[in-house]
Amino acid sequence: MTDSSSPAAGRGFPFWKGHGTGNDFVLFADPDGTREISPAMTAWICNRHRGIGADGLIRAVRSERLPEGRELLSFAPEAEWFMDYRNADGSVAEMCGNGVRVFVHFLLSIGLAELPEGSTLTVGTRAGAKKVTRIGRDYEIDMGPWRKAFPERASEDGTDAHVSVAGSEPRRGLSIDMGNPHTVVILPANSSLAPLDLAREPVVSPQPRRGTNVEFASLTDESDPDTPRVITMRVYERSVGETQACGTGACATAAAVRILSGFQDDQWTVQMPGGPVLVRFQRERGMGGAVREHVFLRGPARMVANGTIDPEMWDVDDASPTAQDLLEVAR
Ligand SMILES: N[C@@H](CCC[C@H](N)C(=O)O)C(=O)O
Repeated sequence: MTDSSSPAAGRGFPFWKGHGTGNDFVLFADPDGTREISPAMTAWICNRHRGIGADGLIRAVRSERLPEGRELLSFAPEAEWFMDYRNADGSVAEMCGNGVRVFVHFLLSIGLAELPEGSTLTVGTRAGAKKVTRIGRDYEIDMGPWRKAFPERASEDGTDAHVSVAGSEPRRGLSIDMGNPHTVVILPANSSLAPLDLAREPVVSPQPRRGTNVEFASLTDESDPDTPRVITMRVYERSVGETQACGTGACATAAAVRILSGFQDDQWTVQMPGGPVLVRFQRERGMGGAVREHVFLRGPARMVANGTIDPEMWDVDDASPTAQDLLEVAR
């Protein structure tokens, strides 16, 4: 087992890089929770020009070492490890679907957990405990129940928001809560998503208080009747920008398509620029006996590299950054 909490060389600090369908993360192990990373440092690490480059930063910490982890342990005592997730701009996010798969793969890769084929590991997140099952080279996560974020706002067609992207008329969207917020815009079937300009953040109205991830999706009719229907999707992630894939976004999109398209299928393929994931819906009995519909997300996770963060980089908070550095961090 790697003693990954101790600096590898001097004050350098070991990190790993991994991705799930092209949604990429810098990961590091901090079992005892002694390496809190500031928002500025996170933004620096995730910066693609001046840092390592990633859509998010993931810290693996024992649940018992974080207040939110201790709370979670009272109803999920098996959740030994907590995924402390930060977006590329340094903000904290409640949940990351691709991140959970990569997080578990990371724990296995560095020997902090074991997960034989077909078995399940529970991990802590700010959106609750998530059960992850290993299936070949894939991981499937029980993401828990999805819900409409603003049912009281629904208009006749079922949508509850307007979304504008640069240079186009506002389109109608549906807000879905997957533990983190999403607004899904469904375009007509077989639409090309390529012309959408996602270089700038889409404007969502009413503006969600905590911000939102925005997905654009289109149902394709190329599906073979024996395989799940295919939805194509692009995403603009809150506090990041356009990414190659978003796991919670894929789940929110499948839920929205199911509501708005009239197709009640329980299984869907969501095809994103970084690759496909499988989303399925299953009714589960909760602790109080109530039956709720859970979403399951299945896809790959890969480790790419590991290395050491230079102490010079680590001291970034004390280093009086230049105006140019601050501009880069803000991006
Ligand atoms: N890429 C993630 C979502 C990461 C968090 C998101 N940007 C947010 O702020 O909610 C995924 O795979 O779910």
